[in-house]
Amino acid sequence: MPAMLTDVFRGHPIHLPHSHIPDFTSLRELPDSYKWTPKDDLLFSAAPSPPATGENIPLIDLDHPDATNQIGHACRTWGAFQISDHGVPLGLLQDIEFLTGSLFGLPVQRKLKSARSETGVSGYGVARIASFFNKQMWSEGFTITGSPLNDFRKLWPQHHLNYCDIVEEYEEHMKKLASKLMWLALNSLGVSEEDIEWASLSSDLNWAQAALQLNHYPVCPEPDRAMGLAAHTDSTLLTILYQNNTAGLQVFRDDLGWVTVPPFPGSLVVNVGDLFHILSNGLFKSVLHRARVNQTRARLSVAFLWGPQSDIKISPVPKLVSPVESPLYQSVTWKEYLRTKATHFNKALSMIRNHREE
Ligand SMILES: C=C1C[C@]23C[C@@]1(O)CC[C@H]2[C@@]12CCC[C@@](C)(C(=O)O1)[C@H]2[C@@H]3C(=O)O
Ligand SMILES: O=C(O)CCC(=O)C(=O)O
Ligand SMILES: [Fe+2]
Repeated sequence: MPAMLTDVFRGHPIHLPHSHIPDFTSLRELPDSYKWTPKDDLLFSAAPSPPATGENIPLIDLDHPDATNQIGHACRTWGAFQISDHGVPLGLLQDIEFLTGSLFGLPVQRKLKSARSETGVSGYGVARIASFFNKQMWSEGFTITGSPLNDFRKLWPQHHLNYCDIVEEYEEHMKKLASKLMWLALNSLGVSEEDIEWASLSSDLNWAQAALQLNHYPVCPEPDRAMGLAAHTDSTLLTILYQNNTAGLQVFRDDLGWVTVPPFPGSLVVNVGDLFHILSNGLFKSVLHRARVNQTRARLSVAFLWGPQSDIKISPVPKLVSPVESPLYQSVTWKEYLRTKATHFNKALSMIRNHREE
């Protein structure tokens, strides 16, 4: 039985100093502990944004004959793109949005019945990265790994089975889509199935696993001073993000600064995560991103965080490594990397980087 994501932090508790989640709707003013200044969000060195150029991550039609190249280009330049014509039914996107809204609309005391434990991955709580910041984030989250049945039964004693069906169907679609996107991106680099033995298509996607992260960014009295989700990269191979019709996601590019990703109805955002950056020997960027908040509209997002089974060693594809240089990164499992990231956050990638001699 392969090690599952659920066990990643067993024996490695993560203490979150700001684990308290208030009833956001009752706060008419932004408490001081939620007021971010630019220096509070500097763990990744993101310079101030130059004037906006209007450039944005590409929107790629997955049915377009040139989709492979467009995806490859987006992964190399932005580490992110949006997709349309992805084959995920609009009704299912609406269902997962409804589920997310309904979950976060429950009374705080009910949500706390399924609070995430210090050694667990699943459940309700603040983002895991909260421990690295002095200020609190204006958001609440719910992480699903494995079956949500036990948690959902506590949240919705009557309707939990319907909600479990939605999650199952959503994950099925996301799993197939994520694998398709990974191969399109790799194909753009001339890498195919024979080059990565653990990811062979014939193995029925059993080499992969995922977490579903539901996020809620409530209406905020002072959005310019608050932070929904602080700047981070995902530890995944790929993350597929659904956002409701409220903008808030921003991606960072060295030459452009923070760029807001506009929500297009029915489209999905795809982020390159740290493991795909490693696998591509640094050719694909793992995108630095964050979520801002809004004064008039609540924002919901659903992130499908996708990676390999916890014990698969990820290392740069040999074909992408120069014959005269060592690979850019040492090999690492997702489990090892998640633990490194949980302890060292923004330093995790450089800790497994092979430093080349000049
Ligand atoms: C598989 C995982 C990726 C994640 C940590 C986790 O164990 C489950 C939650 C994920 C999430 C979602 C919000 C942002 C993030 C950085 C966090 O704090 O929890 C990611 C983690 C990640 O990608 O490292
Ligand atoms: O809400 C968003 O747009 C971003 C969410 C995110 O980055 C995550 O869940 O990892
Ligand atoms: Fe993220």
